[in-house]
Amino acid sequence: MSSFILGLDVGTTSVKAVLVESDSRSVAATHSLPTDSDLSDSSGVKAKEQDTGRIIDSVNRCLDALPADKLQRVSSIGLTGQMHGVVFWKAKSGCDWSSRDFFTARNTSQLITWQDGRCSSDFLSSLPKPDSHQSVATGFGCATIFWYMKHRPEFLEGFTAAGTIQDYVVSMLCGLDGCVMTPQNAASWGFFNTSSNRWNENILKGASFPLHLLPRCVSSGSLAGQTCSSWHGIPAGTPVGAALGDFQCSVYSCMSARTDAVLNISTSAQVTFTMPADFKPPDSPEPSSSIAYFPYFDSLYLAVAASLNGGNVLATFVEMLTAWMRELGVEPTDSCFYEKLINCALNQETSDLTVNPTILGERHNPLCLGQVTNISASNLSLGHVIRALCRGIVSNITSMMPAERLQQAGVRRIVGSGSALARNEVLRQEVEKAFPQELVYGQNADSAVGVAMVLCDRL
Ligand SMILES: Nc1ncnc2c1ncn2[C@@H]1O[C@H](COP(=O)(O)OP(=O)(O)O)[C@@H](O)[C@H]1O
Ligand SMILES: O=C(CO)[C@@H](O)[C@H](O)[C@H](O)[C@H](O)COP(=O)(O)O
Repeated sequence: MSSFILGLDVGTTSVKAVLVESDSRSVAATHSLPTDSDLSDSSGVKAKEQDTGRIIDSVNRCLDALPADKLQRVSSIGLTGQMHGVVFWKAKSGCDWSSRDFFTARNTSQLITWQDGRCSSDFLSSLPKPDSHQSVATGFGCATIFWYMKHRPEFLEGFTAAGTIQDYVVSMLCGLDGCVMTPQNAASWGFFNTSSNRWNENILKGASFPLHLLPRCVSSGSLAGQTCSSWHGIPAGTPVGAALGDFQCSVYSCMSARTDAVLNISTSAQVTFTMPADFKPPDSPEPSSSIAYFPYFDSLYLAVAASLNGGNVLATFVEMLTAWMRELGVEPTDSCFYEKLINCALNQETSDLTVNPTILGERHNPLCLGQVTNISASNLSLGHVIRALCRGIVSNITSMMPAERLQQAGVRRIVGSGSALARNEVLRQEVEKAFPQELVYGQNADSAVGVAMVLCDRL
């Protein structure tokens, strides 16, 4: 009887679960659900938080939708998800297993996500200099913890462990005392040296940082433990991989040659390619560079232009339209908004309207917010606006990772992944116009498949 590997991606917008058949490496079942977990920012500090309880409820509903007979034959579990963010919990009591076959969140904070904007440039420059090639930006776990130390120290006192949302799930599944984290996620928190794979403990200690909240680092592709209880029919004692980063997993799912680059558009967007095996990152951060170097597997690095403005820009546009309609007394039925908007833009092949869609700024240029220019009386239709928005999202990515940079790196082909790209033909058309390289769309190109493949290959 064949066995299956469960891959689970706890994304910013949705949770995706796949079952990969171990021998054939084929996808046997898949399900995805929006988490609807965004919390509105009532604090006025540009907070971007998500409801941890709702995220875990979505994980539970997503797993319930997978075939029960296959879940019983899961031989290992891999977790991936949104990087950079931080959730706090009380070790040993961070969840409730009283429903027996699944857990719900308990005694946790909300998830402060990578989109969080509470750390201003002034605040970030007041932090100690990291011993790392990576700079620290708002929305990075360590920066968020520093922010709480300064503004709400009593908040931190209530918790004994912290991690990304995918680390939290791993920790609860395995009943761990604390949190384990791979370098892929640790690098996304800042104050982590990827050459030594160690936190900057001395620097952090010198700044009175609560060191007990730093997860224990284990290598990418290793196990975190075994499930401490039966979970949606998956037997207790099933091995669980330490959680991985979602962009590394999307790369793993679809990069078949060193001459491939991967363009992923989901809530955010990234273009990435593998650096040569002998690449060593610079000694110190380059905060003004739009390209960062993130650990992949073993000692390999990925060069990545990680844009904060991907599918979320379109989602914000849909939310804005919905809010305007309500203000005008029309109750919108949101379900087919995307389809209609995409169709409008498919009928408008070009537009002279220009949208720079950086509504969240970018890490290398946080103050450069969105702009609409070249507005005329004849380019105001929804078709023009959506066409210009999609072109703007893609132009922003290519400005961060120019086609020539890809050429210099020997990239010959771009593999497209991510559901915002898969579901939006206008975005795909704009991508095809923007890159001179051949463009292919990866089959099963997503992070949930990627993390399952990692377990298949490495455990
Ligand atoms: N019905 C739809 N049609 C086309 N695009 C959509 C639709 N619904 C959501 N999207 C896009 O997909 C994005 C979310 O993609 P998803 O892969 O679920 O994100 P994540 O992996 O970050 O959780 C949204 O920001 C939005 O741009
Ligand atoms: O910011 C980076 C890397 O620095 C992103 O690429 C990273 O994948 C983060 O996890 C994303 O921003 C969140 O991923 P997603 O939910 O948009 O798929």
